[in-house]
Amino acid sequence: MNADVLHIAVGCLIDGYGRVLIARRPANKPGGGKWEFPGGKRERGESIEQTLARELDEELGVSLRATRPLLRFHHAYRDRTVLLDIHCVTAWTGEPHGREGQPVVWCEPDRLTDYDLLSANKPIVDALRLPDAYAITPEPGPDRAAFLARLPALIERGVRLLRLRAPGLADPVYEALAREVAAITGPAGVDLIVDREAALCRRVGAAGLHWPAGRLAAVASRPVPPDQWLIVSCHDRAELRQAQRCGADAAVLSPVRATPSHPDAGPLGWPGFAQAREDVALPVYALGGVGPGDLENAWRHGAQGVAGIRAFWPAPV
Ligand SMILES: Nc1nc2c([nH]c(=O)n2[C@H]2C[C@H](O)[C@@H](COP(=O)(O)OP(=O)(O)OP(=O)(O)O)O2)c(=O)[nH]1
Ligand SMILES: [Mg+2]
Repeated sequence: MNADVLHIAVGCLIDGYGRVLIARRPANKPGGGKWEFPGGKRERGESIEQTLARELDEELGVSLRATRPLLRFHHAYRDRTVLLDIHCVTAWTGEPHGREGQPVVWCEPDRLTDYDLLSANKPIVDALRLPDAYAITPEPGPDRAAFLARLPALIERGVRLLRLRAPGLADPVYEALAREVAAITGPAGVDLIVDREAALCRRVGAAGLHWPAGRLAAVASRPVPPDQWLIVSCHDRAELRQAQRCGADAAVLSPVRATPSHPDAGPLGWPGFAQAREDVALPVYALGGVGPGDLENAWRHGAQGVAGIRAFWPAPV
């Protein structure tokens, strides 16, 4: 690694209510007064896990018990470049407190945007707000009522992010169906992600827009406002980089494995997935022949989580 780059271990402590701990940086440090996730610089001879454990002991007085990787990316500040190596911390001993006198707050992920966080942290906030599964619908088929009747089972199974994918439907038919789906997912707290034109998202009350990387390349700027998700389908590193440049919030990278729906696409495999998403400052879901059983493996290869159709969609009753 370049010696001028500061390698930083960052820990996102997550409590039993799903809240995340943030701390206020002391006024005399770079970014003083801004909020951050606890952590600090790797010292010579340390592994990044050792740095994380040391920093969280020094800054919060806790001992780590369970961690997993969340995101890893470079960020260039005016006077320094950091490599942020961010981990979720889900178990620890000790009561976290600001051991260096810094204020600490437990915050719901959706409220993190209320705080003035360090400017590199936007992708971290997105990764904390997004769930670890992104379900995608199969083609709805002619029986719309039967299709809608399957949604409650999906919600019951804990799906919180759902893309309505229906390439076979004409635009007005898609829009009408999206309204009906939103009427079910919205009250259940599920974020519905729609395809097609950006304005449709607001019209139907969806939470965000899903576009292929190629479509995003054709517009000058991010097609939706900051309060709507923009998730982009990518197949390689160049598309992921481009999605990041165009202001996407998250991406889907496929295919990890060969699938019946895309038999001709060469699978990336997990090492190929990890390589393509490396240093992309976006949460990236793994798609293609994967399901909830692959989650731990997906995390180890740099994924936000898993996406899919078959693995999530309940079988017809
Ligand atoms: N801990 C932490 N650092 C972050 C975050 N986001 C972000 O850009 N950084 C940057 C800011 C700093 O340039 C660097 C962390 O360095 P630091 O000065 O806090 O390091 P440290 O805790 O070892 O502090 P010190 O002993 O040098 O005083 O990483 C974040 O969420 N948490
Ligand atoms: Mg620090």
